[in-house]
Amino acid sequence: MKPVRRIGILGGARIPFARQNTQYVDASNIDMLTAALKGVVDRFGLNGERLGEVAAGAVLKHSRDANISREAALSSGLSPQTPAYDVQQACATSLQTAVLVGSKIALGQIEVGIAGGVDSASDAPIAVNEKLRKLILALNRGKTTSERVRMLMQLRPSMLKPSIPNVNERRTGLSMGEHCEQMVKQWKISREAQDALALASHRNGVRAYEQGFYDDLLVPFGGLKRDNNLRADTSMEKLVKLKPAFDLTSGHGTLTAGNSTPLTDGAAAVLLASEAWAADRGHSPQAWLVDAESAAVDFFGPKPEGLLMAPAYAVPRLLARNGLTLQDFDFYEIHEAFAGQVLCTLAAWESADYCRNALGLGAPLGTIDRTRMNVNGGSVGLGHPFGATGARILASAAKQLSLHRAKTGTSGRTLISMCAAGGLGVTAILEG
Ligand SMILES: CC(=O)CC(=O)SCCNC(=O)CCNC(=O)[C@H](O)C(C)(C)COP(=O)(O)OP(=O)(O)OC[C@H]1O[C@@H](n2cnc3c(N)ncnc32)[C@H](O)[C@@H]1OP(=O)(O)O
Repeated sequence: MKPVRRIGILGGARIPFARQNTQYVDASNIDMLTAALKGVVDRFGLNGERLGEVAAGAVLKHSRDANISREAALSSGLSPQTPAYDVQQACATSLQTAVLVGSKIALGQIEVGIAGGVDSASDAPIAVNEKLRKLILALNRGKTTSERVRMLMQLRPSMLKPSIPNVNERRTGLSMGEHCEQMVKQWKISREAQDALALASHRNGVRAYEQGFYDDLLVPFGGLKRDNNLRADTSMEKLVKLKPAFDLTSGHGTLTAGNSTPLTDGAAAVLLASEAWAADRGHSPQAWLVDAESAAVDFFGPKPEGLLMAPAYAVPRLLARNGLTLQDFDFYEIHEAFAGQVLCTLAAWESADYCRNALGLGAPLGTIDRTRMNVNGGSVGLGHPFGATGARILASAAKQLSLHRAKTGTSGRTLISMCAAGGLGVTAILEG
């Protein structure tokens, strides 16, 4: 057996994130992913290089886009001999691609690779409806003109209605927001607490920009130099005035456009490498990807768990394996699908009953220092192009650890937690 090797995160690049139907309305997933990959290639001088692999993915993909990672890699300046493949695990996609690339590095199968992700809510794939699809396929098989004409006579105006994609869960028919409304009601999370978390998401993002944190992480694209969802002028006064976005009828809806992620376009990528490869090229890893854990919950059975609660299950397993407590972290990167979902997860870790009965723990995991959470902004403020958010978080977390080390002279540790559609969650620990 070869020894397991450390996985270095050398750094990342992303394009600024843009709200749906704004600056990137004409950009495809491949265009945006190419820009993010090129950002990494330029920053680390990888032009013409053959890497071990590129793994990326998108949640919303056109059927013509079979392998967007390969197409983007071919246009990125990397050697055409670099293998590339797509992965899709909803919002956790590009954290999972980093775990996959990192695992191959740890096992000695590759020395270096890029993990990334992308999504376009503006260029969402629209398909023809099922009846028309079947008719077109039958037409293609028709042998004679008269046979095809006979088939065409079956065409009805109703068959022209397109099939528009949404982020609804297949098994429940509910949207992510509707599921999260159920969760915040179960956990009694107040509207005020959600708005306060949303405000912190914007404020932390704005401060990070002011301090130049994003200067070397962003590659301008489509005329944009910073995330266009970030609001310096938002406030509790403005947030409390917004109307419920998902529970429109009960009078108790608390999720709004202000405390939910906006539909977003964007792409992000990170470079991962073995210690030896990094040293050979004169790069010092900003952080190490120490471990990762996935979980899934049953959100539709007789006793359904909250759709976005899987990270609550993954984190205690990750902590136990690494001999850590929830408090042993300098920073927490908790993906904000909705402010309310972050607060449900934190409440779950604080609850003795839940930790005992649902997570099978002897004691609650306890509280975290909220001032260490999403210190450079979260998904509510920066935006959330589904497939790209994991790589956005990884690149920011690794850079934050390198700044922490430079400032304090000691290494630090970050917990990453991402919920995903389908009742999934992926979590990871970085050190550096
Ligand atoms: C998918 C996975 O695997 C896991 C996950 O991450 S789950 C999460 C997936 N993401 C989602 O489901 C996306 C959820 N978001 C949405 O569907 C939509 O953004 C939404 C329905 C919540 C809102 O859509 P919308 O109404 O079109 O938003 P938008 O028009 O931008 O905003 C509404 C108003 O709020 C205002 N607003 C928004 N944020 C604000 C803020 N922070 N401060 C002040 N005002 C704000 C806007 O200015 C706008 O005001 P006007 O009407 O006066 O122009």
